[in-house]
Amino acid sequence: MSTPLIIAISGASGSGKSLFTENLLKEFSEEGKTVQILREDHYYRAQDHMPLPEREKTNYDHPKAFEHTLLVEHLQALKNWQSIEYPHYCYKTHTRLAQTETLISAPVIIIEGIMLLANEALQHMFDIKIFVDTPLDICLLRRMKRDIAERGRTLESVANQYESTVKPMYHQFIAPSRFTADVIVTQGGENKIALDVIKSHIQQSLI
Ligand SMILES: Nc1ncnc2c1ncn2[C@@H]1O[C@H](COP(=O)(O)OP(=O)(O)O)[C@@H](O)[C@H]1O
Ligand SMILES: Nc1ccn([C@@H]2O[C@H](COP(=O)(O)O)[C@@H](O)[C@H]2O)c(=O)n1
Repeated sequence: MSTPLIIAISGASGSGKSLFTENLLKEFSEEGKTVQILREDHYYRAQDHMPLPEREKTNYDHPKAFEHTLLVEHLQALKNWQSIEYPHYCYKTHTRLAQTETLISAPVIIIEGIMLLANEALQHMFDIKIFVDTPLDICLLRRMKRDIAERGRTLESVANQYESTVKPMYHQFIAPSRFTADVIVTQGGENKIALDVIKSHIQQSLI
């Protein structure tokens, strides 16, 4: 049996990584192929030991905010066809949920997240590295709508966080990681040609 193919999808927050991942998953599901999806956000560190006002001050756009060692361990296990205990995360309480989910491996594993290509140990785990490159003003507008609707944030908190950490950390860590990508996707999660090209490359790699 061959090794599972691990595909990383990175880019700024709000660039369309999740949408691109969902669309790629749809393409494979229609063909009856099993694909496993992971999100780097689930590997944000647990902060149960800290009071909520302290958690709100954490810099979530720094690599240290993630437990990347656990993610590397999990990807290695999936590569060896072993299952993992996948953590779950809550953006409203800024910490991990108590329960985990048992995930089994699959021939195609897609992981999406902002810091995936900025970490050397992680980079070595990926067979295909994709960077979704969307102008930052569009990312910010999308993030504002999403964070207010889904992540329990206010307009003011999104704006403050963007100025203090999201934007500077993007320039420090995420933008330079773009150059390690195999494929740069413009026009975000709905780029049909990019989806087709990546899908056919994956199909060929699976033969
Ligand atoms: N091409 C697009 N056109 C319109 N809305 C989009 C597009 N791509 C993403 N969105 C929306 O923008 C928000 C952020 O996109 P998402 O895929 O969650 O970004 P990311 O995972 O990179 O943070 C979501 O609400 C999503 O539905
Ligand atoms: N408690 C948290 C954890 C993360 N964030 C923000 O999420 C962004 C990454 O997720 P995307 O789905 O947008 O890629 C990242 O930029 C963090 O600022 C948060 O606000 N709170």
